[in-house]
Amino acid sequence: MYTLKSAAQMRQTDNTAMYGKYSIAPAVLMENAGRAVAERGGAYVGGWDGKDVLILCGKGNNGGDGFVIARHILAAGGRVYVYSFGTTAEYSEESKAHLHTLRMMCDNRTCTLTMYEGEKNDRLLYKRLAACDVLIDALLGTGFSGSLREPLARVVAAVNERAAAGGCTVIAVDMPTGVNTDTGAVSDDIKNDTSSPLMADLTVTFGSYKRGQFIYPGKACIGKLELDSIGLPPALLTENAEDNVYLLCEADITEIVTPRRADSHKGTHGTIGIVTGCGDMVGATLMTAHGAVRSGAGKVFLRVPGAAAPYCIGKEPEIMVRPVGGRDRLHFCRDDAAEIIAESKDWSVLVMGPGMGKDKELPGFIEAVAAETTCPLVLDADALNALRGKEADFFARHGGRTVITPHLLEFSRLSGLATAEIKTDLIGTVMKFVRDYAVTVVLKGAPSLIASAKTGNIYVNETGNAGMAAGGMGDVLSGIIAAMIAHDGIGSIAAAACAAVYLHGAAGDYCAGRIGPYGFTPDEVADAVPEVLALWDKRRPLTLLEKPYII
Ligand SMILES: NC(=O)C1=CN([C@@H]2O[C@H](COP(=O)(O)OP(=O)(O)OC[C@H]3O[C@@H](n4cnc5c(N)ncnc54)[C@H](O)[C@@H]3O)[C@@H](O)[C@H]2O)[C@@H](O)CC1
Ligand SMILES: Nc1ncnc2c1ncn2[C@@H]1O[C@H](COP(=O)(O)OP(=O)(O)O)[C@@H](O)[C@H]1O
Ligand SMILES: [K+]
Repeated sequence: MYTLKSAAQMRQTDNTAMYGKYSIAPAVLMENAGRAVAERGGAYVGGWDGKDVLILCGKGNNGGDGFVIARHILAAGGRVYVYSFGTTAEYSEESKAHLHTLRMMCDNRTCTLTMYEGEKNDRLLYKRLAACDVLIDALLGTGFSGSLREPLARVVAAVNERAAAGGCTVIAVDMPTGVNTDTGAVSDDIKNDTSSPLMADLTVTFGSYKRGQFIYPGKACIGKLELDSIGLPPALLTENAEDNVYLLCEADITEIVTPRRADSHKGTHGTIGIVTGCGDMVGATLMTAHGAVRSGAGKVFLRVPGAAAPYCIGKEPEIMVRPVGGRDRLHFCRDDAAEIIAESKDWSVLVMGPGMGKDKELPGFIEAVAAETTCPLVLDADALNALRGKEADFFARHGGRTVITPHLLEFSRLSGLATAEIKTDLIGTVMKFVRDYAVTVVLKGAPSLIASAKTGNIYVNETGNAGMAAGGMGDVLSGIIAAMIAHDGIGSIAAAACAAVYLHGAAGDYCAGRIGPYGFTPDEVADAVPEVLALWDKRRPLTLLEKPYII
């Protein structure tokens, strides 16, 4: 699991490294950062020898890194043209020191340094830009906020234009200029701001990955992302109590989704109750059940309104379907609750929501069922919409054992915030929602976020692809979440939600690889789950018992 830091957390880490017990000299840290970019960038572009490199340096420490980078590229045989957008007086002491050294190396042949003073420098700058092989973006890093201001906005636009025409390779230092480290936003005024962030081919980031590198639109600006420790103490990077946002990795998931015990039985793998559907709309219902079956649920019970039952029975023989109400019953109503509550005593988890419709009786039914059942709840789609206006009370009572799986629009209805507002700070908004309501949230999208009710931690999931932007994919996910909650020894509801979201996306990636980038179906994603689990098992280190030759 990787930590995703905010700008403030990264600043705190750097400060502890420099001014706390480690006492790393600031100029040394900057030297390490600049050298890391020169080395990794050199490997990316096939060496610096003979290359013309334009280095744009802002007035903060990101710019200071640029001065160091110039020196190392020069030493590796490149020609460097450095533009500084700060004055000497503005720079930090360490940036000043590196600027001084660079100045001493200038020969106006292999190394030039221009202190940018305004439009009068533009002509030569754009000429250099048109001729360079590589552009290094050391304008703004973790210090960027708001909207890109002039003259940087027009310089960045010119860089993007040249790079889009295939003219040069663009390497960003720490963050591409114009991407907010905390949110991935590229402006705080998307309505009026016409500036664009810098589009990098490679970003070399320092110490820790940053949140904004994984959230759109910033994520689209990063290119290939490489992480360099720049010599920061590992303990400082991994043991920070302030950390609360993480990136999920396969190793985290395979640690919790462990292989089945050989002596397990169907009871070991959970009994899942799916109470959903309406009228003759059973697609969502069946896809949810299919997701649960394919993820290894021990037993799956499906309860649908009477009218829906004929369309479900026999579709998948392993799913135990029973109608609620007579043949003409289109929806669940308040009076059905007692029957479901009685049955749920044998269930490990209960899913409600997909394809349930919008009947006025639905909220009363869902509330009554939730009030009396004791098992964990997975609520999606129509069950979430039914809670509108009552969510505070509902989550206060049942939030601790509930996972909700809204997509952006459903989350907007629940939170009362406009989708555009949520998107300006996806992580921050979900973090606040979970603090306020103490319910585990799976905010579906690209990427999906999982927020733990218990710890308030946010987990970012990177598996999945745009081929999954199709109706029914979320229904399959609800079934997978239920199966993971029921999985033997999974730990917590949030851990199950993380495992399910990762597995669902990995199954989608498997389909994209085998079938094509889009057009695969939710059922095919569900069918790929066992194949992904099998792949994980193959990659898993063998346990002692599985290595008989050792014993
Ligand atoms: N000790 C440290 O803190 C280290 C920092 N390092 C580098 O330093 C960077 C952070 O340095 P800083 O905190 O100085 O920040 P930056 O260098 O990223 O930017 C700060 C400057 O950007 C300007 N700015 C902010 N928003 C702007 C906007 N919308 N339009 C135009 N200008 C804007 C600010 O006025 C300020 O002058 C990191 O990203 C990394 O590259 C590395 O050298 C490693 C060590
Ligand atoms: N571009 C994408 N990249 C990754 N995952 C995606 C993408 N688009 C959709 N998904 C995933 O597919 C699922 C879609 O769910 P949802 O919108 O609820 O669909 P439905 O309600 O039709 O079942 C979510 O898990 C989401 O994260
Ligand atoms: K940068």
